[in-house]
Amino acid sequence: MPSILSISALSKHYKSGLKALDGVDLEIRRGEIFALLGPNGAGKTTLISIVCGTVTKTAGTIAVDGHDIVTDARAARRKIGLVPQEVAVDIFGTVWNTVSFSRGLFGRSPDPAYIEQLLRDLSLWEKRNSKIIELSGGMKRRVMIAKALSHEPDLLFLDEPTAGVDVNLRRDMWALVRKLRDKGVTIILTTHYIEEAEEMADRVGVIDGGKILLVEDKDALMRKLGKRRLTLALQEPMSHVPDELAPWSPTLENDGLRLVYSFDAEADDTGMPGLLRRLGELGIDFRDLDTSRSSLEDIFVGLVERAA
Ligand SMILES: Nc1ncnc2c1ncn2[C@@H]1O[C@H](COP(=O)(O)OP(=O)(O)OP(=O)(O)O)[C@@H](O)[C@H]1O
Repeated sequence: MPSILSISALSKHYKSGLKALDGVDLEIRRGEIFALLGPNGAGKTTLISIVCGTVTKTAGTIAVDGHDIVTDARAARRKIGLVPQEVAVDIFGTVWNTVSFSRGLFGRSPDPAYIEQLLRDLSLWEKRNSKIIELSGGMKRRVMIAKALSHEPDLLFLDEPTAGVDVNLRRDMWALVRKLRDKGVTIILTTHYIEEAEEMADRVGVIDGGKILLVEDKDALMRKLGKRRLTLALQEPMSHVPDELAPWSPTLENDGLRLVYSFDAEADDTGMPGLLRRLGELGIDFRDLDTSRSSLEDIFVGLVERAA
């Protein structure tokens, strides 16, 4: 199936001379949730802005569902919904009017039944006659999503969807994004919360310095680069790691009360059984033992550091 978004050799040089994007190639699959991760200034907003037509590119081509964003701009733009970070609407307008009006801006004929369903799906129906200014922060964000979906786009950009929102609202947003995906909307989200990408994304792209460092299936990425950590809570604190344990290069944490061993979860020999045996031989007792997977955050930090 052809990609919903196809970006080829995209570059952007701002007038200041800064290369915000440098030869970006990216294919977004229909129906996926794609998380674009990158540190501040990596080029995420520039990329989204070019696709949405608010910033002009220096070089490269972009097609949205087969429509070139320059030669077939209107058709391309109609396919896209953008939820910006900031609430950018007339705060004295009502929810209903704001969302319906936005649909008209894309040349779509009115469809009250569609708008009603949209507001119901976003738990905004009861508030349809409220002014935006009267809504809570979470509701305002949902209005921004309703507005972005008002013209029935196939591709939705969410720019930092949960920046500054509390844990409960974040979970609600995640559920909502999944529901949208289930309805067939392709979603590209940028986020600083790696946990968010870990939780939601089907695929992950890492961008830094205007270049795509990696695009990979999230699960495969975590399997490939992920390490596991074995943590042992010791009965007695240790002042240093005994020489006998050097082959495993464990580290001490928590004032010597925790012994931590990192290993490759995919390896045939993880080294863990041998380490536990050796500890027994040395009479080192532990109260508890725990293994955990390294997070996408560890992987991300490692990648960006290596690129630097
Ligand atoms: N209008 C502009 N003129 C000149 N430089 C710009 C302009 N907009 C962005 N930049 C620069 O381009 C680079 C990429 O910025 P961009 O906003 O795309 O990054 P970002 O990944 O979205 O960062 P953040 O996570 O902080 O939002 C930065 O160095 C930024 O300072």
